[in-house]
Amino acid sequence: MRTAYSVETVRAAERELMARLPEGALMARAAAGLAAVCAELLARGRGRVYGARVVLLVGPGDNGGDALYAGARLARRGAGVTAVPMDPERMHPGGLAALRAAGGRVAASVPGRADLVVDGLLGIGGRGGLRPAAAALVERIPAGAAVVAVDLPSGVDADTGEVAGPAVTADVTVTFGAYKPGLLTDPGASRVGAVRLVDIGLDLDGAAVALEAPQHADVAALLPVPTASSDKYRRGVVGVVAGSEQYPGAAVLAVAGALRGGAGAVRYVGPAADAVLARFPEVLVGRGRVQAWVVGPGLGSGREAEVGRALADTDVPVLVDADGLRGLDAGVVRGRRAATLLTPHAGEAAALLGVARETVEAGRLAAVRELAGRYGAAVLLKGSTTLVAPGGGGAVRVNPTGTPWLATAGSGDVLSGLAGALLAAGLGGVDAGSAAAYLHGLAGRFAAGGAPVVAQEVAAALPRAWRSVRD
Ligand SMILES: NC(=O)C1=CN([C@@H]2O[C@H](COP(=O)(O)OP(=O)(O)OC[C@H]3O[C@@H](n4cnc5c(N)ncnc54)[C@H](O)[C@@H]3O)[C@@H](O)[C@H]2O)[C@@H](O)CC1
Ligand SMILES: Nc1ncnc2c1ncn2[C@@H]1O[C@H](COP(=O)(O)OP(=O)(O)O)[C@@H](O)[C@H]1O
Ligand SMILES: [K+]
Repeated sequence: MRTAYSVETVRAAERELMARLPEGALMARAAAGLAAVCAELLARGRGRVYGARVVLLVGPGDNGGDALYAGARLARRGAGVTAVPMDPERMHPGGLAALRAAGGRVAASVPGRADLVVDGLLGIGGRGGLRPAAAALVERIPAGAAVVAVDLPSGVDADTGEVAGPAVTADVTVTFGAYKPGLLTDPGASRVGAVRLVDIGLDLDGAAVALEAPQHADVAALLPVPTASSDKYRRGVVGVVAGSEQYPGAAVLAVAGALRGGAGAVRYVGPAADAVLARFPEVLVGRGRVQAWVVGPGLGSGREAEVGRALADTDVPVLVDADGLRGLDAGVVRGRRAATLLTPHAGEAAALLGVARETVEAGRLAAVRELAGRYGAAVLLKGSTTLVAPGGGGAVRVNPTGTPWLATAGSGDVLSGLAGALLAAGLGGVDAGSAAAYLHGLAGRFAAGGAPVVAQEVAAALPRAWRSVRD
């Protein structure tokens, strides 16, 4: 798991460490790590550090201090380093002295050309959108310069990934001590480029994890694999209540996801049985015993009774998606004993929360936490950097795989079938949702390969995703 911690947690760990170290030691570690990454980028881009034009955007706090000390290191290696302050009266004094002593200079405006720009405007102390003085510097970052963000791109909220107004878009973000949630969650995550974590000695063992991103091994450990004693019932039968005369394809795609999700059998309930059987003769049709229900994809309107019937089966895990989410009763969901997993996209989440879609998209972490709290259920919020929040509070999972090519009709139906199969195999709501999002994202990448992809191809690529995770 790649784990991210809140600013409050990081600050507490920093205080504890600083109390045991000589003054300035932590910043020296941070600056050394930052300078090393900058030097590596310059060496890769132009062969050497000597003679490179480096511009430091310097904020009033310690983030600016890191940039100044790193700039001093680069200046000692022969780079021409220019610091441009957000506020000339407020620059880290030690950092400024170090830069000057190394031959660096201070300028009032951003030079028109640079090989490398170091964004040291705001770090974890940044609040709200960039103020005009900071925004004006960001706007003048010269085209063609590599941009390295110090700790996080300025303008991105460290705890939430929210971006209010202008923000830096980095090629590389050098972050200190621990990942912050905003580096892994969109819209912030799209601004960070490659993230390099510099160890400054923080001890976060036992600290509360705010956000975690599963990796191959975490997902491999969750995926059910049949053994000699398995039979189709033990592997899990997933019931799919999906599709309508208007949207028969949703049923086919949800079933495709469920079959590729390792279900022992898939049972289909609804008016699209002919379409489902034509494509998948393996499917059982009609009600019967299942180990999990998937309800909602392509149901259309007026099918609330069928959603209610699945939810009333309180001992069987239920995934509710798409049309099944309309008017979903929080009391009913809260009263269930088995896992419930809700899988809205931003529009559906907005309808459940009674806010605008833009509000959900701008504050994805807050939205998914709020929904999970209200419904007391696991909630998977689809979209770029899909999030999965547990009903009882605690660490949210963020999906690191995926591609914008997945934004295609029906790909969400494949995801719900897949997650339903994992619920039927016995995974909890958060595990089923996050493992499904991971596989679905990989399958999307494999199927797309840089070109448009359709939902059926995502389902067809799931075995390859599964194998790549288990390798
Ligand atoms: N605390 C520590 O032990 C360490 C901190 N380090 C660095 O220190 C940073 C945190 O430093 P600070 O706490 O000084 O905070 P920052 O340097 O992130 O920013 C705080 C300053 O920015 C101003 N500011 C806040 N929001 C603004 C906005 N929207 N527009 C314009 N100005 C704004 C504030 O008035 C304040 O003066 C970390 O991100 C990291 O880069 C590292 O040196 C490692 C060690
Ligand atoms: N910009 C994006 N980047 C990455 N993945 C995305 C993006 N937009 C949508 N997706 C993914 O595509 C799928 C679309 O699902 P959904 O919105 O339910 O579509 P549908 O209802 O047509 O199946 C989800 O898995 C979602 O996470
Ligand atoms: K920064």
